[in-house]
Amino acid sequence: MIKAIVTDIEGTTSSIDFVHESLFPYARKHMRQFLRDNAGDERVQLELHEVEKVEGEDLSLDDAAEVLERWIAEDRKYTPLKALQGMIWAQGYAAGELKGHVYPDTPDYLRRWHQAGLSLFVYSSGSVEAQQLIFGHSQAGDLRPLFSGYFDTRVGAKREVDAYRRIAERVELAPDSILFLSDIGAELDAAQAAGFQTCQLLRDDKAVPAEGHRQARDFSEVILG
Ligand SMILES: CSCCC(=O)C(=O)COP(=O)(O)O
Ligand SMILES: [Mg+2]
Repeated sequence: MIKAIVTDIEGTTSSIDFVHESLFPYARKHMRQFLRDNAGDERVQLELHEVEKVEGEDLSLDDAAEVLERWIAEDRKYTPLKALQGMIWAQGYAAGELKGHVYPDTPDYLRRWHQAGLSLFVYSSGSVEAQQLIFGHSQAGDLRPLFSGYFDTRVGAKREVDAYRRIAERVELAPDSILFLSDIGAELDAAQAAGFQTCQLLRDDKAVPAEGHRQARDFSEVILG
């Protein structure tokens, strides 16, 4: 019996276009100035140190901005990039320049599943801060009360089986009582190898169908159990 749902964001609750055509360009546009304005901030300094570790060398602020801009263009899922993007998006949401996209069925089904007693969790490459922002400032209002917790790449990369084992431990549920929703076959394969139930979201014709997983065109087609 399914007791919890863990959902991906991009391509699952929210559109890939919103992430790639609004969020990423916003972070890219503001990265350099954000680093200059916040160079004294401890959280920013910690993440810049992590950027240096990935690059294997000391970086000036402008060099770091260049690296981060390149990582955004390459859609890297590095944890320090994701943390800094979250901080930049926080400013965009607060200024009303960003509004979190969710598919029309997303709020309705999140509410139904929540009311049915399921615990809902998010697992995205976007930082926990970024996840709370997209759902806190969604086009359908503040959806955060529906979620019991959030996981990002600090728990592991989304294509690693161990990440799902850790999530199951953290939520204190048997893996086979958790349903993972994602659009990406490799993420679903990893979750399934950890014992999760899985369902692939095929939101549009750009989605690549994966074998060995249930499939749904939107949340109304997701089968629980
Ligand atoms: C939290 S919204 C931004 C998502 C993001 O930064 C990203 O890279 C997409 O990751 P996902 O794991 O949701 O596909
Ligand atoms: Mg996705």
